[in-house]
Formats: sequence, structure tokens, C-alpha cells
Amino acid sequence: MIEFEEVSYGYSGGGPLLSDVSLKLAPGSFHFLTGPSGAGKTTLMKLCYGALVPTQGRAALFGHDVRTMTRDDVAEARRRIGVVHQDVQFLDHMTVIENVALPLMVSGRDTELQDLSDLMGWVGLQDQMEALPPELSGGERQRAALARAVIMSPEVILADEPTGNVDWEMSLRLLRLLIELNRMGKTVMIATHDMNLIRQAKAQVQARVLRISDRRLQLAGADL
Ligand SMILES: Nc1ncnc2c1ncn2[C@@H]1O[C@H](COP(=O)(O)OP(=O)(O)OP(=O)(O)O)[C@@H](O)[C@H]1O
Repeated sequence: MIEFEEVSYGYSGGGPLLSDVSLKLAPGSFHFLTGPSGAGKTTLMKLCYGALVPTQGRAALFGHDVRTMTRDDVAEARRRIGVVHQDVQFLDHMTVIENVALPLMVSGRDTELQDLSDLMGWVGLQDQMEALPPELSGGERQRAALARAVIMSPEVILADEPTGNVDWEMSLRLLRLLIELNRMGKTVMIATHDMNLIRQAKAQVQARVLRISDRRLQLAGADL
């Protein structure tokens, strides 16, 4: 579904950040992406959802080369990929449920705005649906972001440091939700620095751990 062949990327004005990255996210797979701060994890995630185009090499989303994708192809790929951004942004004047439902509204699918309480119950925010985002805790914001990422029923979920600002108990709760999504058949990739989280996940799910080191993407060994 997402496939890179010898992809390299560098921001304009900077040197190469990622070199010769080959990657295949197969349907239903579970990946962690790790590496030091500034190694390029967020950049790699952006390449995975077509927000960036490789400087060299080929990136294909659902069989389409990102270089030749039409606007409609890009919109369709974005619908099939749910993203939990590292820096979760909400519209603060709209309620939590309105923020979560926003992707449906902007895609003209507001007719599907059925009762979203099941989704909100799944992430444990059934009592905060009418709250405003500034009233949420860090863990509640992350769970609202996850609900928003899955509202379009994507096949792939990319989560960039979803447990960055929450305590261990909340990290485990978020991990459980992501593992549940994977058990439902979704392809999941999580960028994280948290080795404990990776160890915890590996006890529950077959996950591959990819590490960015010296611009290259490597499969991490079993020594985690
Ligand atoms: N839009 C941009 N323009 C120029 N440089 C950028 C841009 N975005 C990121 N960078 C630089 O690219 C490098 C990699 O950034 P990236 O956010 O991908 O790393 P990361 O591995 O996700 O880091 P962290 O773990 O700290 O979130 C950093 O040096 C960053 O400053």
C-alpha cells in the first residue's frame, strides 16, 4: 500500500536527510519507526502520506507514484491514510466532537454524521464530546486526535509520537487502541523514541522496528 524504492529526501537549502530508503508497508502490518531526534522520522511519515515528494527514488501510495498522482489521487490516498500528527492541532472554538467529525464535513460526507458516540466511547471521551479542546488533558487530546484520524475508516494509520506528552499508563492505553486497530486489519506505523513502548507492543503484536540511522532506514535487531 505504501512502497518506497531507494527514496532520498532533503529539505531545500539543507543536505540530504534520508538516503536510499526502501520500505514496504504491507496491508495489516505493524511497524515502529525510531531513531534519534532530528533523524527524519516525521519527514519519513510525511513522505508516507504524500505531503512530501522524494528528491530521488520512487514513492508509491496504493500503486500510484506520488510524482504523477493527480489531485484526486492524492485526496483519495489521504482518505485511506489516517494521520495522528506529532503536534496535534484542533480548532479551539469548536467542540471536541466537531473537531473529530471535521474530516467528514470537509469531504462532503456529513450525511454520514451518524451517532459518533461509539467512536468517542472507544477512545474513552464520551463525556468530553461537547468540551472545547483547551479543556482536554494531553492524553485526552491524543485520543481525540486518534478518533479524528480513524473517522474516515482509513486502511493505514500513521501516528507520530502519539505518546509524546503522556504518562506511562496513558501511553499503554493509546498503544492498546492502536493494537486494536491493527487487529481489525489496519496497517499501523508509530514513530516513537520510547523503547519501553516498543517492548510492550512486541509482547502483544508482531511488529517490525525500523530505525533511521545516518540517513538510512534499517531493520532493528531483536536486542531491544
Ligand atoms: N520544513 C522543513 N524545512 C527545513 N528543515 C526541516 C523541515 N522540517 C524538518 N526539518 C529538519 O529536518 C530534520 C529532521 O526533522 P524531523 O522532524 O523529520 O525529525 P524527527 O526524527 O521526527 O525528530 P524528533 O524526534 O525530534 O521529532 C531536522 O533537522 C529538522 O530541523
